[in-house]
Amino acid sequence: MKSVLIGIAGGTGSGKSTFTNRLKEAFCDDIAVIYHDNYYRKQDGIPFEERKKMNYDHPEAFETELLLDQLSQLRSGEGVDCPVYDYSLHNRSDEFVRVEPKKVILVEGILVFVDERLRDMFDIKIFVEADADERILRRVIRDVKDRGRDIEGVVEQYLTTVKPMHYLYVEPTKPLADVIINSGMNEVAFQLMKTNIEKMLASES
Ligand SMILES: Nc1ncnc2c1ncn2[C@@H]1O[C@H](COP(=O)(O)OP(=O)(O)O)[C@@H](O)[C@H]1O
Ligand SMILES: Nc1ccn([C@@H]2O[C@H](COP(=O)(O)O)[C@@H](O)[C@H]2O)c(=O)n1
Repeated sequence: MKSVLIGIAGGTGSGKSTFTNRLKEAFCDDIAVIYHDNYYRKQDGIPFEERKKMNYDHPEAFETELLLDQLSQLRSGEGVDCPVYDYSLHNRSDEFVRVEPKKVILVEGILVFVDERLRDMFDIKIFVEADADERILRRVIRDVKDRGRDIEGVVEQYLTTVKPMHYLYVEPTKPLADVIINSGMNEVAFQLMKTNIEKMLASES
């Protein structure tokens, strides 16, 4: 079985997870999904107050080597134990999630097109686009509701690291994408990808 790897990048709050999760809901266990965020580096020796202030939007914040190894394993037909990240702790949890090899593997994250080795693994590269004001508004609501943050902290983090790193690292990868889609709720883009994945799953190779 030859796996097709699909990379889904875009700024924070653009709707990457929304788009990815809609595809996962449509195909359930027929496809695998990997979130780059789960590969944020382990920070066990660093106190919580320090972890809170770190730059999580720089490529070095991720253990991309581990992701590369695990994607290679999946492509060779082996299952992997993916790490699980805990945003409220700013650290990896002790949990792992078993991911089995599938014909179609989605890999989602703000910076998945930055590392050339990772970028070159993708058969299809999708960039989810949304205006910066909409992204930050969504992020404030999501981070307060789901990631254990307060509004002041989200705003400070956005201005000090998230925004500058977005323009330095995320936005320059947009032209490297095969397809740029306008929001994760885009029905046309969803149907096009769904049809394509159906064909991939039905093909013999
Ligand atoms: N087009 C949209 N309109 C309104 N809310 C949206 C839209 N896309 C995403 N959201 C919401 O915004 C938040 C961030 O979206 P998410 O998909 O998690 O973004 P990302 O994974 O790119 O950071 C989520 O709460 C999601 O439900
Ligand atoms: N401890 C952490 C780790 C990451 N973040 C932020 O998550 C963003 C990426 O996730 P999206 O779902 O928004 O794409 C990224 O911008 C990091 O700033 C965090 O806040 N805390």
